[in-house]
Amino acid sequence: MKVAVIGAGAWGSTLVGLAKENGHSVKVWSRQSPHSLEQVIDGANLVVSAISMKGVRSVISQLKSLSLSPDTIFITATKGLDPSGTELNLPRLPSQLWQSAFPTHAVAILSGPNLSKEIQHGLPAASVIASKNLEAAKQVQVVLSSSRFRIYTNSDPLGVELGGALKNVIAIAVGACDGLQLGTNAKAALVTRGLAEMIRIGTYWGAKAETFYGLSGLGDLLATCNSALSRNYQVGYGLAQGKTLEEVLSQLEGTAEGVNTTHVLIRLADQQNISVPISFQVHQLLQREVTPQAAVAALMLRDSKPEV
Ligand SMILES: NC(=O)C1=CN([C@@H]2O[C@H](COP(=O)(O)OP(=O)(O)OC[C@H]3O[C@@H](n4cnc5c(N)ncnc54)[C@H](O)[C@@H]3O)[C@@H](O)[C@H]2O)C=CC1
Ligand SMILES: O=C(CO)COP(=O)(O)O
Repeated sequence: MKVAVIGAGAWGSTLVGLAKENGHSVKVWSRQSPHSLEQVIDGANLVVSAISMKGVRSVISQLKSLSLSPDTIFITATKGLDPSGTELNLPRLPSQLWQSAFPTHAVAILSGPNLSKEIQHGLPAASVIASKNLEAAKQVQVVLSSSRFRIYTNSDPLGVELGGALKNVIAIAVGACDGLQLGTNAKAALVTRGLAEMIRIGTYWGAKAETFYGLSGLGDLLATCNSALSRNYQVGYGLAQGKTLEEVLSQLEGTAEGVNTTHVLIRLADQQNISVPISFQVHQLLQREVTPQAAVAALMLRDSKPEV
């Protein structure tokens, strides 16, 4: 197979390594690349996008002017939300941007508990490939699966993609919880109630609740909330230590998508009156409208309610 990887950051480079190990012919493109985008995608069976959310639109517009085989499958690995709204006032997901630019191509989403550094060190991991086109998902599963990267297919692409994007917001909250040394009980409560928020948003959007209990939901939430390797976790941790967001981001290795995702999510939750109290406190924290300690107090002192 010919695989073109767009984006040579932490995740893109890791995916290049996985595809090469499986014996595929792999070309990679980034803004610094000596090769043109046209050379890199020439003859590609799979085009894997591992760019951060802010770059997706511009890469798509560059790709649109190039010729591709009609069988080329797009795989998006970006975990973010595009702020532009759809006709239903919902933010757009990366796969929706790809699909509307390439309506006749299959688009699949790769998402799961996949901290790139661990995979680069050769540790085993599992992930999910989801698409409306199940045959395309199965093809990608075969191409990228290996003894150290186990891929499951899933037929709820919306739920899979939302899980990867929304868990980043909760990871910021959990990073702050650990930064304040609030203990294991508090962390368990945040992760569990955070998952409830992800499901509330996801089902409003039209995703299946059960998808959020899988690898791309709970699985990724656990990985991201339990690892100092997560950039989103590091953002929350740094804020709890009294650093400003600008300081934290300048010291960060790579992208923390949760910062932008929080803003997009809160706009939707406000418009549609969806209760997301943890995400709301993360938003306030990022805006410096609340201290980490006051955010904890606000969550603990909410009106009493049933769990479900
Ligand atoms: N690092 C990880 O463990 C994982 C990351 N992801 C997701 O993959 C995406 C990329 O993450 P990382 O590789 O970690 O981030 P990174 O910050 O290391 O790399 C981002 C990449 O996007 C490119 N990019 C950004 N803006 C661009 C633009 N305007 N035009 C062209 N290229 C642009 C950068 O040049 C770079 O190649 C994010 O959405 C992230 O949530 C998903 C799974 C695991
Ligand atoms: O998505 C990830 C792991 O699955 C990476 O998380 P961070 O973007 O927070 O580093």
